[in-house]
Amino acid sequence: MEKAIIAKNVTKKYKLYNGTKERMLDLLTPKSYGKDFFALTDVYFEAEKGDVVGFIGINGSGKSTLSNIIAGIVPETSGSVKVNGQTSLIAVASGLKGDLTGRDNIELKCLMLGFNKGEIKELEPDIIEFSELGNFIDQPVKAYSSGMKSRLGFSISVSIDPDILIIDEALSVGDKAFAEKSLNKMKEFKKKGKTMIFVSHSIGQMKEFCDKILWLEYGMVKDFGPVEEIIPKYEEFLKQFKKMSKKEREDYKRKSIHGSK
Ligand SMILES: Nc1ncnc2c1ncn2[C@@H]1O[C@H](COP(=O)(O)OP(=O)(O)OP(=O)(O)O)[C@@H](O)[C@H]1O
Repeated sequence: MEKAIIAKNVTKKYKLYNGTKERMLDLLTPKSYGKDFFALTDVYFEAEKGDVVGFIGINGSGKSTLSNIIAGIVPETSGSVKVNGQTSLIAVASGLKGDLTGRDNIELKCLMLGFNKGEIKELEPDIIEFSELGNFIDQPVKAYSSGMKSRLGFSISVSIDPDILIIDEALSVGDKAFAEKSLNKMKEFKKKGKTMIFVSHSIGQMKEFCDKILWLEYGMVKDFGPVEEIIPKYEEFLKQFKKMSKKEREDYKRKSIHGSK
């Protein structure tokens, strides 16, 4: 089987500052101020061509950070991510430029992906139609609601027909009808044998779409395997986690990251 994504020992370190003054001082004397924070630690997983891999985990577990690294938007601190093909990320804040209109954003994103003007003119009507934005397509994106931005991002990403589609929570902000249309589009992608990364808090959507699940917890891999094996374990974990008091959650977190950097 041909590999589409190979992630090995992926670590992402951020610096957390105690206020603006500390941040400024760190700019002047790098590495002297701020506290290291590991959003991802030694994360590994592989996707074969045609796999749909779901990323699950509680808030702040590192799903978006990993998606952004795979999409090439954020660099990893160490480790490596090999991606075989062109990726396209759809996220609620998916790099749209607020001062540009929807139409200009379509052109910009397509140009950045290497399409020429003629190809863009051909793609544009489909993108606009799928987005259902109507006249708003000629308004600046900063005037859009988060659902409208997500529609535009989704429409661009699916229309350019990437090899690897990364969908990060983009379906959670739109209305139900658009989400359904988008899910159908994703089913078409799956049928075509495209590789997809799907980030969602919806267990139902995970079960419906994914072949494999990467379960992240506090930036580390808790489990990785077939959807039918991982989802029941995650559901059981969520049940227990919801019952925990604040202190029990803190103890659990401390125990989970004990031994990591
Ligand atoms: N630019 C940044 N600077 C500092 N910390 C960051 C930055 N981006 C993300 N983080 C931290 O990294 C951790 C992982 O964030 P991430 O958004 O990847 O989690 P997530 O699993 O996608 O969360 P959610 O389910 O809430 O969307 C969080 O603690 C977050 O605060």
